[in-house]
Amino acid sequence: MDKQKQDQLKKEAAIKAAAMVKPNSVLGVGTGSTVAFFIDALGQRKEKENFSLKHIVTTSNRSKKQLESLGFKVDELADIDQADLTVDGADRVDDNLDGIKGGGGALTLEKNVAVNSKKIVWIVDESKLVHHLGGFALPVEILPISCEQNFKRFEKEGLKPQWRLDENGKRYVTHYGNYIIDLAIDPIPVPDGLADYLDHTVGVVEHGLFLNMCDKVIIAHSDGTIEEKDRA
Ligand SMILES: O=C[C@H](O)[C@H](O)[C@H](O)COP(=O)(O)O
Repeated sequence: MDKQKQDQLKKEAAIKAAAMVKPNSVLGVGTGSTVAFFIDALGQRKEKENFSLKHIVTTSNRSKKQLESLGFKVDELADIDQADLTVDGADRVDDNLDGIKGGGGALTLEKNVAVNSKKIVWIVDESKLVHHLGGFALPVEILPISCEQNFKRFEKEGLKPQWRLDENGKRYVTHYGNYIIDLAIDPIPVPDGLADYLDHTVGVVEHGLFLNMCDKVIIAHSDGTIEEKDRA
């Protein structure tokens, strides 16, 4: 699919999700190119309907800046109890509505907002769909202090680690000053087993396996249909 077509699909899914946001609610806003379309659509609703929200929390400075440029006030996660709804993108979504996230490096804040949300909706174009998780390297945010040991540990485990690099070829540094190791395992044989292993590896801050979290996925298909899939 070419980029123009993919952007069109991302936009359609984003507009659908923006229509679901209830006025005066607490909204979590994710990160990424699909979410950027969602923020635009939210801005249009604000203009047309004079609609406002009780609180907005976001998962990156990129989304924060975009929201603020449209006149939304953005709060910190610590300032709210729970989001009523969080809308985010995803890098891959499987048949169970489990996903890989963190392609844009925002996984830690995204997971923190996600687990503090009553409802999570992901917006994707059809290219993100997989039957079984894989097809996209799994991001792992890692503390610099023990990152070399963890990199070697992942190599020994056959997890095919790769350092994420920035545009200057240096190690990518996250919002929290950590590194990202992308695990190029495809497919991921047992996602919950891998999530458990990473959850118990000292030095791993967070990983991009988002399992049993998403409630609904809005999928824009190239045939023009918009599908809504709910967790069973
Ligand atoms: O860290 C980034 C996030 O997990 C994004 O939501 C994910 O990478 C999808 O981004 P995009 O909508 O740009 O494909």
